[in-house]
Amino acid sequence: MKKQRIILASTSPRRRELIATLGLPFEVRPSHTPEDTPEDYTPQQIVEELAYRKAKTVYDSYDSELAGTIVVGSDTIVVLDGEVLGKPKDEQDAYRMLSSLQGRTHEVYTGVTSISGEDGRVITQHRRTKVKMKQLSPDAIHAYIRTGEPSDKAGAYAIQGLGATFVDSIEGCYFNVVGLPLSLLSEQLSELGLNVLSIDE
Ligand SMILES: Cc1cn([C@H]2C[C@H](O)[C@@H](COP(=O)(O)OP(=O)(O)OP(=O)(O)O)O2)c(=O)[nH]c1=O
Repeated sequence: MKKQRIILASTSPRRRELIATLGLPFEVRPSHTPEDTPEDYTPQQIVEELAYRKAKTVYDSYDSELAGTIVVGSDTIVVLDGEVLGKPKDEQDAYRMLSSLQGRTHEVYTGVTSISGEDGRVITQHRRTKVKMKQLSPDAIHAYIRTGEPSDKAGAYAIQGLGATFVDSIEGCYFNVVGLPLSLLSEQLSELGLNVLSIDE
């Protein structure tokens, strides 16, 4: 069987760590794409469109042979009462996001696109995870922002970091919250001919 590998179209260190856990050969190519979408897009349309855009940009610009590779892109947003929360613009924005999320349940959407280098076949899907956050005092929110953790995270928190202490419970895939739902990704890879548990060395 032909050797297969993944090209992860991402600048995110979390996604790199997560994909590494699959134990497959992979390389990372940053995908710098515009993240604007039409006003009337639903959360699932947003994350699916952006995941596709990231993967397609890297796929189109790849300068070597793509046969035997699968290009993967993904995008994560937090949604509270229909409002989409991306990454905070600054500390004030992070404070606004965290004070609206505390004591409530929100949804995290991640879109994932896999493109086969073999035949250009594209699979785009998303997962949704519900996250219930504890009540937080303004002091706790300020202290958390001072750690710097919120700055590059959708919704201004990281469930895999200190933000874990704010999370009461989740319903759905944990890895979806961190930015790459591994079970969904493994299904896509398998659909495109790359079986995570039976890779040829
Ligand atoms: C809610 C949450 C988000 N995040 C992160 C995952 C994503 O990296 C980030 C959302 O931004 P994205 O735009 O999805 O990704 P990115 O810009 O970091 O990386 P890429 O190059 O792949 O586009 O928020 C966490 O790390 N932990 C969390 O608990």
